Amino acid sequence: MENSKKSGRVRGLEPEGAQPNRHVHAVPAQDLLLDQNADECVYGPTCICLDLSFGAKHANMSDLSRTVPKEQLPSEDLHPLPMPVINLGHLGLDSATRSRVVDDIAKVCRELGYFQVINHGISQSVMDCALEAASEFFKLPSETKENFASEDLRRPVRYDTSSKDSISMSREFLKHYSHPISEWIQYWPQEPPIYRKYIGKYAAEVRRVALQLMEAILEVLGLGKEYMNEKFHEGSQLLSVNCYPKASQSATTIGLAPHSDYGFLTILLTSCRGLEVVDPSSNIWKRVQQLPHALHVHIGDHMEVLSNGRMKTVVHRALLNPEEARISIASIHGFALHEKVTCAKELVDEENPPKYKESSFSDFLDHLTANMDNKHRNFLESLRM
Ligand SMILES: O=C(O)CCC(=O)C(=O)O
Ligand SMILES: [Fe+2]
Repeated sequence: MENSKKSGRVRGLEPEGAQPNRHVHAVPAQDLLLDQNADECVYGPTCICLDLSFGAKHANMSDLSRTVPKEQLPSEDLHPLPMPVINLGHLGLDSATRSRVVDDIAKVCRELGYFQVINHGISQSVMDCALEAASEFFKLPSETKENFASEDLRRPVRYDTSSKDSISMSREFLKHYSHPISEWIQYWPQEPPIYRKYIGKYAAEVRRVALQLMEAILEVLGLGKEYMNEKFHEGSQLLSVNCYPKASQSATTIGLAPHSDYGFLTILLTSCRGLEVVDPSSNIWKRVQQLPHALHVHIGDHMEVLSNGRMKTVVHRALLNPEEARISIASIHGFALHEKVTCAKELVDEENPPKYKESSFSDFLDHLTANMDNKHRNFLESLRM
């Protein structure tokens, strides 16, 4: 990452092909399996870190966060991304257990910025129903969907395609505010009839998970409860509901161009594979594979700001899936629209001067509006001091 900054390149924004997935399947799958025991990743046997050149780089996690049964790991494909798994159910146990899990969350947030959570308390049927409602929405006739189209990024619900960035031409999306739900749900699509019920249920549940994670992260950053009570409980939730067609031979494989999310945390639910993240230790794209019933979490720009650079935003993109059309629902959590995010005063001193200017979600929307045509200008870069 540092190297890319020095060379003046913006992380993750190189044109397609500039950061080849050179580690994906670089070693035949069987060889990796045979070698696995020789140098097991410190994340333990449940880590799907099968590219050994990356596995050894990560700090140790407690056993509590390695509890996905081996037989549940995806078997048909191997992927090289070390993917830590946090068992959220353990946060509610005794204080010693809780503090070990909190330590695990601290490590992954500082070192990688992404992880997956299991035992999060959202049932498979709630997740499946949300994906189904989203999928049904995108099957509606274009005229119906375009009723939600708008150039105004502040509209409570907005339908569009990503074609303006001229990279991700084939993605359709619906974005809407989701918290407080009683305020926003009236603007959500009424068709398909299941949309409000199923997406509403998922939105409320995923917000609970985000608050749980946020509480743990504030604890590790040594930040007081007032952040939680005053800023996050009153905070915003934006759902970005995406639909990508199946990859075709002729078109680009990029479904969504590289970017980082503006908020503190993003929790992502997807119907199938397609997400890639830039691995901070190697600065190359890594394919993310979803564990059964897990949700993918990553750190956003405002977390990097609040933590004064201790935690880094994650650059990610979506590729089209060659086998099927894909739905993803990104739930992005932040402060309220006009609430400014600053580097926490507790994390600023003579040795660590503030690295970023203050900004709000509203400032982010202004930034996007002002840079509609400039796809290389990223929000976090604009905040750097
Ligand atoms: O579709 C995905 O996997 C990623 C979606 C995403 O990054 C977003 O909506 O911000
Ligand atoms: Fe994103």
